[in-house]
Parts: sequence; structure tokens; C-alpha cells
Amino acid sequence: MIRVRNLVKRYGGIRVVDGVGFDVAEGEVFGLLGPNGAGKTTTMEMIEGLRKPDSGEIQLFGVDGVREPDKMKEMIGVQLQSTALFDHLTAEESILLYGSFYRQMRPVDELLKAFDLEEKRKTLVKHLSGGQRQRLAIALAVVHDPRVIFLDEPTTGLDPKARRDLWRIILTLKDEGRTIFLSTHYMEEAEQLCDRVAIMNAGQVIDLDSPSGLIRQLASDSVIEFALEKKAMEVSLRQLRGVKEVRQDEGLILLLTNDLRGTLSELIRTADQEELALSGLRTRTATLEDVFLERTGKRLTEK
Ligand SMILES: Nc1ncnc2c1ncn2[C@@H]1O[C@H](COP(=O)(O)OP(=O)(O)OP(=O)(O)O)[C@@H](O)[C@H]1O
Repeated sequence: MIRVRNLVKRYGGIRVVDGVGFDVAEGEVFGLLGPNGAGKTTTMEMIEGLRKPDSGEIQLFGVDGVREPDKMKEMIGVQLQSTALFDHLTAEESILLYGSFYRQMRPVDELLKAFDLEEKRKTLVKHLSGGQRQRLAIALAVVHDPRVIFLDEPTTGLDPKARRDLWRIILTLKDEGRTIFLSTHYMEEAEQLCDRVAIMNAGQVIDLDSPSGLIRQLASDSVIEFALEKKAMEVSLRQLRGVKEVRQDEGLILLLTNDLRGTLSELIRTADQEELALSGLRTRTATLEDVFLERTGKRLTEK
């Protein structure tokens, strides 16, 4: 349904999107995951027909998105940045206004209900909370009942509850059979929502798979984190059973292992023998953050 090949966009001689390609299937939630500046917004906006690529191919439902971007407008829904909403309109007026831009629109009541905004129908946009504004911005994106919806970092800046509410709404849109293309720099968001994730870094897609597939490809599936008062033991950490890699991160030591029990018991035994205290010891299964770290040597998000 969406086919992208060799997409390139340069700004000031720099290829901020550098040969990106992928296919998105009908009905899936497809995510672009990457840090700030990776090129996610530029890639999305080229597919949406809002920016012109320097080269490459884009097809949506067989329409050539590079030559005929206007043809795609009725088929796609694009979430506005919530700052682009009109402060002095109510939620209901905003929906009616955006609906008037299209040949057909979904009933206002249905949209207010679906986006949990019934009680805010008569409330001015400027008095809505961050989560409500964000829900309204997505309601406006689906006002004409599009088959594909583009969401650019839909939950950035929201508190955990508002983020979860929005995830539920996004999954309902998927259940309705829509295709959802989203960008995010939150790995939990990609893990929770996306059927497949393209990891972007410095303008390129460096990996693409389901979240669990990406994690399975890692050499190690678990992480042990702790702090050591003295650094004396570090030299031998690499020799502990199962350890694939030893990393330092902001005063913490990270052991990446494919044998959690084996590594943990040897670690504790060695620390006892060397009379070293392990503080803040915890274990976790690998995440997309670890995938990103393994591929790029960098963190996806700042701590
Ligand atoms: N109109 C523009 N003119 C010049 N440079 C641009 C323009 N738009 C984007 N860039 C640059 O292209 C790079 C990629 O930006 P883009 O917004 O696509 O990244 P992103 O992954 O969406 O990041 P963010 O999460 O911060 O939005 C950045 O270095 C940015 O400064």
C-alpha cells in the first residue's frame, strides 16, 4: 500500500534522508523510531506530499506520490502539530471546520465519542489539556475517514496516563482496519503499538523488523545493571558466563548477556570473593533501546 524506494532529501548539501526505502502493508502500524534529527519528520512529510524529495520513489495505493502529491490528499490523514490548532474555536467547531475541507466527513458526534471529547465539545481549544489537544489533532486527521493516518511523534510531551489513552485510541484506529504510519523516539511506544519498526539514524534506515524480531536479533537478550564502588572487577566481567558485552553508562555498568541466571550467579560470587559491593543491581530483558545502542553505539533517548 505504501512503497518507498531510495528516498533522498538534502538540506545545505547534507543528505538528511539518505536512501530510505520500505513497504508498509495495509492495516499495519508501521513506526519510524529514531533520535531527534534522524530524519523521521522529513521522511514522513515527503510521503505525505508536503515536501518534495530530491530523488526516490513514493507510491501510495498505486498513486505516484512524487509526481501527483495532490491525488493522495483525500486518501491520507495527517495529524497536525497541536500548536497548529485554532485556540479560539471549540473542539466541535474545529472538527466542523476541518471536515469542510473534504468532500465527505464523519459525523461530529461519532468523532467526539471516539476521541473521548464529548464533554469538551463546547470547550475552546486553548482550554484543553495537552492530551485532549492531541486527541483533537488526531480526530481532525481522520475527519474524512482516511485509510492511512500519519502521526508524527503523537505522544511527545504527554504524561504517562495521557500517553496510554492515546495509545488506546491509536489501536482502535488500527482495529477499524486503518493503516497507521507513526514516528516516535519513545521505544516503549514503538514496542506497544507497532507491528513493524524501521530504526532510523542519521538519515538511514538501519534495521527493520517487528519489535520482538529486532530484539531477538540481538546477541544478548538480557541486561544486568549495577554500580561498583571500585572499578577493580571490570577487567574480569567480560569473562563471566554468558556475557557478550560490557558497557559503561553514566556510572552504571551494563552486562549484556544471553544467560541471565549464569551471569548473575557468577557476578555475585565474584563480587563476594573480591569483597566488592554491587549497588543498584537490577536485571531486565533487552528492549529496542538496546537494539539502537548495539547498532549505533548511541542512546536513543537522553536519560
Ligand atoms: N527545512 C529544513 N531546512 C534545513 N534543514 C532541515 C529542514 N528540515 C529538517 N532539517 C534538518 O534535517 C535533519 C532531520 O530532521 P527531521 O526533522 O526530519 O528529524 P526527526 O528525526 O524528525 O527529528 P525530530 O524528532 O527532532 O523531529 C535535521 O538535522 C534538521 O535540522
